[in-house]
Amino acid sequence: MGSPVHRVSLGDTWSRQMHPDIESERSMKQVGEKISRALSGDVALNIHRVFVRALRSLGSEEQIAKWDPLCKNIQIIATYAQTELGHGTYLQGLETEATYDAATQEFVIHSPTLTATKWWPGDLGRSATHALVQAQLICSGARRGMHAFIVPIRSLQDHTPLPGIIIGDIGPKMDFDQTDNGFLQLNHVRVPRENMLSRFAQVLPDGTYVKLGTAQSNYLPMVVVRVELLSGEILPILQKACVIAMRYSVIRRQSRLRPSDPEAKVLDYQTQQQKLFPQLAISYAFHFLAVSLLEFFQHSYTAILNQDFSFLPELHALSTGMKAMMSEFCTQGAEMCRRACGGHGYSKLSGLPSLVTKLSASCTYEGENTVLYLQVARFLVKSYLQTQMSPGSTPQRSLSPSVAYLTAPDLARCPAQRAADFLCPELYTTAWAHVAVRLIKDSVQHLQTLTQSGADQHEAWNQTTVIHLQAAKVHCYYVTVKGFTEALEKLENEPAIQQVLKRLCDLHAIHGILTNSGDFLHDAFLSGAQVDMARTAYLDLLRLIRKDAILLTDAFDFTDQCLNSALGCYDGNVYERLFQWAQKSPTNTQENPAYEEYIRPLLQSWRSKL
Ligand SMILES: CCCCCCCCCCCCC/C=C/C(=O)SCCNC(=O)CCNC(=O)[C@H](O)C(C)(C)COP(=O)(O)OP(=O)(O)OC[C@H]1O[C@@H](n2cnc3c(N)ncnc32)[C@H](O)[C@@H]1OP(=O)(O)O
Ligand SMILES: Cc1cc2nc3c(=O)[nH]c(=O)nc-3n(C[C@H](O)[C@H](O)[C@H](O)COP(=O)(O)OP(=O)(O)OC[C@H]3O[C@@H](n4cnc5c(N)ncnc54)[C@H](O)[C@@H]3O)c2cc1C
Repeated sequence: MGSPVHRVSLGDTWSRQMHPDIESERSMKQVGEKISRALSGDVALNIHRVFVRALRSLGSEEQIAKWDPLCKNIQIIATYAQTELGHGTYLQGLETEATYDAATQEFVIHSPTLTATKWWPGDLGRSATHALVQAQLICSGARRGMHAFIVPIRSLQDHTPLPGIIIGDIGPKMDFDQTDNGFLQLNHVRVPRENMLSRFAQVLPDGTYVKLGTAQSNYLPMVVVRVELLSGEILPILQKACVIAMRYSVIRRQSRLRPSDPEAKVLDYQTQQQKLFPQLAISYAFHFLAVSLLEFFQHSYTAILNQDFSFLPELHALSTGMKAMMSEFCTQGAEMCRRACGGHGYSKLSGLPSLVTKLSASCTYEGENTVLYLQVARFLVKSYLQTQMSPGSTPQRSLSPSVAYLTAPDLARCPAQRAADFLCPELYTTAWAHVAVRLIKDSVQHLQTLTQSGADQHEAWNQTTVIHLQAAKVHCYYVTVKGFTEALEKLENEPAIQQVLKRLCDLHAIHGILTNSGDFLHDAFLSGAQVDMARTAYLDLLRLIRKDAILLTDAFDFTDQCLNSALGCYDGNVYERLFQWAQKSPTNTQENPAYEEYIRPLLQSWRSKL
């Protein structure tokens, strides 16, 4: 952890005294430093742009050797152009065509319709010189599905659009103002045969198509980017929001707990704890999950690149589920942190509004969340049906570890007798598994009832997707709870940290139970009395976590510059910063243009009437 003096934002002119209200929260600072080290797993990868990840996933070794250094040395600026004006989710509906011309051994890349216009790719609007264009391959008279082609789009001499290229920016967005998301139309643009990324498919000089992978091999870049977005981009934003809101909440004093007391730190109110501590808990849950998913990903990815696709279904299910859940919960959590800071949380000087709007995009990019949750649901249905196969029949593949609970012993009733029983990881993990099994089974039964009554499978699927979505979300929550408990088991040599983090794990699991208590009460797995016990345990956890709240957020180890927040600075001098930073607002540093043109004439006209 850097020393406080290096943390104060540049240009602050007052004394660098630590605010006493936040200094008093750091008496056990060494615990925070130990937790920070426990968090320093190799999680945040050095995020390469989406293009480079796609190149490394889909390119042959020769193609990687050619294009990767050009990107690394910024000799080209490349974008990933998959989404079109008319399609982003439905990849089979992408209209851009890449037709092979054997006479010249080139692909002719073309946008046949307006809706085929590539729309959204980052850096496309003004910056990129090359695009990885995902297009429907047409060769030997057949359509072969989505394949990736590297297409030069701007001149490396003067950056003007190349022949056949119509290009520009898509206009203002909710956020990401710093990114020039753009559009691209291609008018019969020719690229050499060597520009089709060919790890999983090749077109020979005579136009013969050679498939080397599976039908979904060319979807691999989305798996890669989803996994890396989790820890590299999405989670840190919620962690920052937690740091800002928690630090502000021990500085902000408002109202009195007792008439005779001084004004209370707002973090001492139970409702403020209820707002912030579940966000902190899920930040840790997602951190440990991202670490374990990354380990699984690295193992699977190596196998996939070597044409072993056995891990791909589970990797796809985990990456889509975790991307959907993390982006959804992080967006909700950052908004909760913003609201917990009252009026100052609505100021851009807090740094919180931009965190919320940036996270909001993550619910859409790299796969719209509902679509991704339904991919998980598809995986769960297939896994459940696998467990129902007759004992004699041979399953196509063994049950994936992430759904092993489908065949684990299940309890009909929760054994909890008192509140403390809900602090048992085995008890709450089993509770989550129980609800997940019940919802998956229910979703399959609804699907089968419809197909058996004559509905075709696609209509039956659509008519049960709300139920499937619920099952997928519960499965994902179970995965986060299980991942957190497994991470805690590895901390047995650090009992002090293990105890602090276990409280967050307990809180995460119980918060979900209380938020979704209907799912646990539905089949009487939990009784009403047991839900009350869970709430008692939950409220006691809030009290216990309160004393570690600042240490647990300091542990994320963000500098003041990184937080960019007048509310979240390490030294807690919130009001001085708000006032000083406001002075720098352009409205305060320029002449008031409205006075001469509007205010003065208005005042004069009123004065003339008096
Ligand atoms: C303060 C700090 C701020 C920080 C700021 C952060 C900045 C961060 C940078 C942001 C960068 C953003 C960049 C964004 C890039 C993009 O968005 S790129 C475009 C992404 N687009 C998508 O993800 C598209 C989503 N849609 C889909 O993926 C498709 O709908 C689908 C899921 C692939 C469906 O495919 P489809 O074939 O139409 O249908 P199905 O029948 O459902 O699937 C067929 C089978 O394929 C399997 N499958 C699907 N996807 C994959 C996959 N990715 N990998 C492997 N397998 C896949 C699926 O399971 C089916 O298999 P079976 O069940 O065996 O049939
Ligand atoms: C900030 C940002 C950056 C981006 N960067 C890039 C980039 O660099 N490169 C790139 O190629 N793309 C990029 N995109 C595009 C992004 O990948 C797509 O917007 C995303 O995949 C969603 O697709 P869509 O826009 O077609 O949404 P749609 O699929 O049209 O979603 C609209 C609604 O339809 C629903 N829906 C769609 N299909 C189904 C279904 N089968 N079942 C149930 N409901 C369904 C969705 O749930 C959603 O509610 C970016 C987008 C954003 C916001």
